[in-house]
Amino acid sequence: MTFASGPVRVRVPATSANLGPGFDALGLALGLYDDVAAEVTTGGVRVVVSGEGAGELPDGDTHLVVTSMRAAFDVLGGQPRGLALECVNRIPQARGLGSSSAAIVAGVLLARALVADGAARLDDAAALRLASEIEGHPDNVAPCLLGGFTVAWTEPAGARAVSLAVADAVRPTVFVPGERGLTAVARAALPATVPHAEAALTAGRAALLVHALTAEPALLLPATVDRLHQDYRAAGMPATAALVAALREAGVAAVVSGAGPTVLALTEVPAGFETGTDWQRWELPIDVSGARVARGRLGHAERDPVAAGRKS
Ligand SMILES: Nc1ncnc2c1ncn2[C@@H]1O[C@H](COP(=O)(O)OP(=O)(O)O)[C@@H](O)[C@H]1O
Ligand SMILES: N[C@@H](CCOP(=O)(O)O)C(=O)O
Repeated sequence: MTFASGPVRVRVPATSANLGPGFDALGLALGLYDDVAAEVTTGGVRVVVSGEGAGELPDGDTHLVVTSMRAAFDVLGGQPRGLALECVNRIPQARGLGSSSAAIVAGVLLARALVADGAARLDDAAALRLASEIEGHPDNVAPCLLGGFTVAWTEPAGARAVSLAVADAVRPTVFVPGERGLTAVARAALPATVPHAEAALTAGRAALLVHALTAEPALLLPATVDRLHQDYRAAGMPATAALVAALREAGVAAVVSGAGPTVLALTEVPAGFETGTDWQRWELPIDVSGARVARGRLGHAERDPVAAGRKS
C-alpha cells in the first residue's frame, strides 16, 4: 500500500443527535468545528492538542483520532510506521455535541486521505459504516459526515443515512453547561424495554419531526416530544431537564442535545429568556457540507481558537 506524501487536514462539525424523538436515528450538523491535520512519519505517534481537551486528552496511541485512523488503516490495507497529528478542538467534550463522533470521523477521513487510492478502498458509504461501528450508533457520525439534518439507520450490513434540507426558519441555539456527562453513562440509564404506548407516541413524533424540520417548523414543538430517553435520563441531569421544561413552557422547541447535558433549541428563544450564569449560549448555523478534507497542514484560519459560525 502506498501512503500519500505530505500532511492532510480535515474540518469536522459538531452534531446534535436525537432531536427529541429520533433516538439513535436523527441528527443535525452545527457550525462549530474541530480541525485536525495528520501526516505519516517514520516512527512513533505524536498528537498535539489545543483548545478543548488540551492537557487532558492522550498524546499518543490511545487518542480517539489515532485509534479511529488505525481502524481505518486496517480496512485500507496496512498501518503506517508513524503518525503526527495536530488537533485544534472547539467542540466541547462530553456535553452532547458529538465530540467523539467528530474525532472518529476525523480519524477515518484522515486515514483515507493518507492512502494513495484511499477513496477507492474505502468509499463514503463504507466510511459511514466504519465510523458508526466505532461510535456504536449512527446518529452523530451521519450528520458529521454528510452535513445538514440526517436520518440514519442500521441494516445487517451496517449504517446508512440520508441528508435532508432544513427549512429556513429553523434556528438552532445550544445551551452548554460547564459540567460534563459521558454518553456511555447516559446510555446506561435507559431501560431495556419501554411501554408500547410510549414507543408508539415517540414513533409518531419522530415522523412528524422530519416534516416539521424540512417543511413546517411551526410544528416543531409537538414534533419534539419524546418518551424513549429524556425522562429516563432526567435524574442524572436535573438542570438540563429543568431548562428544557422552562424553554418548552415558553413555547420553544427545546430538547436534550444527544445524551446531554447540553440543551438544543430549534426555534427562536424569546428575548429576555433567562438561564442564569451556568450556561454558555451559542446561536449556531446549520452546517450543510459535513466533514471537509484538504491537503496541507493547518493554517492561520484552522488554528483560530474561535469557531467559525458561532454568533454569541
Ligand atoms: N476531539 C477529541 N479528541 C480525542 N478524544 C475525544 C475528542 N472528543 C471527544 N473525545 C473522547 O470522547 C469522550 C466524550 O465522548 P462522549 O461521552 O460520547 O461525549 P460527546 O457527546 O461529546 O460525544 C471524551 O471524554 C474523550 O475521551
Ligand atoms: N443517540 C445517542 C446520541 C449521543 O450523542 P452525544 O453527542 O451525547 O454523544 C444517545 O442518546 O445516547
